[in-house]
Amino acid sequence: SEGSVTATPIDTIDTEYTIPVSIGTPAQVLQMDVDTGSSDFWVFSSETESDEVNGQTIYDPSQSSTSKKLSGDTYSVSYGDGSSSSGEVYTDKVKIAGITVSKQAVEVAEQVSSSFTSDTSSSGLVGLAFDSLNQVSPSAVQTFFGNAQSKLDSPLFTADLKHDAAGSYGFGFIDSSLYTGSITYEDIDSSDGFWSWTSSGYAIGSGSFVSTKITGIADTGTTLMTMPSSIVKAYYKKVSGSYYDSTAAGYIFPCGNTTPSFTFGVGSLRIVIPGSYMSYAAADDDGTYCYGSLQKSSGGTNIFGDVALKSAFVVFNGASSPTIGWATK
Ligand SMILES: CC[C@H](C)[C@H](NC(=O)C[C@H](O)[C@H](CC1CCCCC1)NC(=O)CCNC(=O)[C@H](Cc1ccccc1)NC(=O)N1CCC(N)CC1)C(=O)NCc1cnc(C)nc1N
Repeated sequence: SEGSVTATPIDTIDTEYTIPVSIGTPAQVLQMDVDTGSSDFWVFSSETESDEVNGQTIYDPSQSSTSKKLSGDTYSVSYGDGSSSSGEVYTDKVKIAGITVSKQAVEVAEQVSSSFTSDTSSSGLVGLAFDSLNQVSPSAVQTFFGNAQSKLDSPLFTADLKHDAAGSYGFGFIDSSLYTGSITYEDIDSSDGFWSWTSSGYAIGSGSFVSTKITGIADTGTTLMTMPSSIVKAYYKKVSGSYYDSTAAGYIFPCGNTTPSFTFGVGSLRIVIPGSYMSYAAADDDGTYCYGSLQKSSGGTNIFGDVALKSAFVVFNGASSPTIGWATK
């Protein structure tokens, strides 16, 4: 089988992208954040502390004739931005992009941290990293992609994210109308559970391409992009008035100042992130300073987040030797 589903940015600055997900019988439809940087499928639910629910749609397993409690199973997951969620586990029918997994593990939140409560646009996460990162105990469960893979025409999903416009995720097929030229594939090292790959280098604005290996993860759940500090420093040298602000915990600059494009290499292919994508949002209340979309990596993990992904068409190929494909669009 194969299908695609619309990916909608939750705001005009593409902080996050959500898709509609049907859970249970009759279907309960939740808007969920697709996250290739984690591997738990969890939802706001009838079990979530009521003071932690703020407008999100909740999944109520007791209203579904196909739900089944996985007694004794619990989950607890924490994320790079310090947010977290924990609760119990059911299985139920889950449909995404017209593809149905009859017994998907649905992790139902009992607790969510404040940033989830305040994110009214998302009622849960669809983790699409590798199963090894799943946080259900005592035994891990599979992601939606892990469960669906065997019934997909091809064991892959694609991301066509857009700036301030509806894009799509595809499952089981590649829609050649969504990209230009050909797709360049790189090997994935999934040993850490992430979609980790190595870029061939970068360029800043109209500057010459610097050939250097940059290993990072393709993460739809991360808004921005993080690179080694030497590259980030070189970038902000080209942004007048920019500096590293410890309060903002990142590089900021006067909002009107020009931000050059940022190019990254996929083998001999070049993906250009337009300069307009390189300014993220106002860094302060009076909006004089803006927060850059490129920030320095912490803990050695470089992240090709939404800023990079929305500049390309991306294939997440889950074959036995996984690869990632990038194309211009
Ligand atoms: C099994 C866990 C799993 C692998 C986990 N994976 C991740 O954290 C990466 C994953 O892609 C998560 C998925 C997010 C989590 C928050 C909700 C939206 C999805 N990404 C991140 O945490 C990257 C940093 N966060 C982000 O990029 C969030 C995403 C977001 C979007 C909308 C609303 C709220 C948050 N954006 C912001 O924080 N923004 C506000 C600040 C602004 N400057 C940029 C936008 C992990 O590494 N956890 C280990 C971990 C735990 N604790 C910490 C502190 N660091 C960690 N790395």
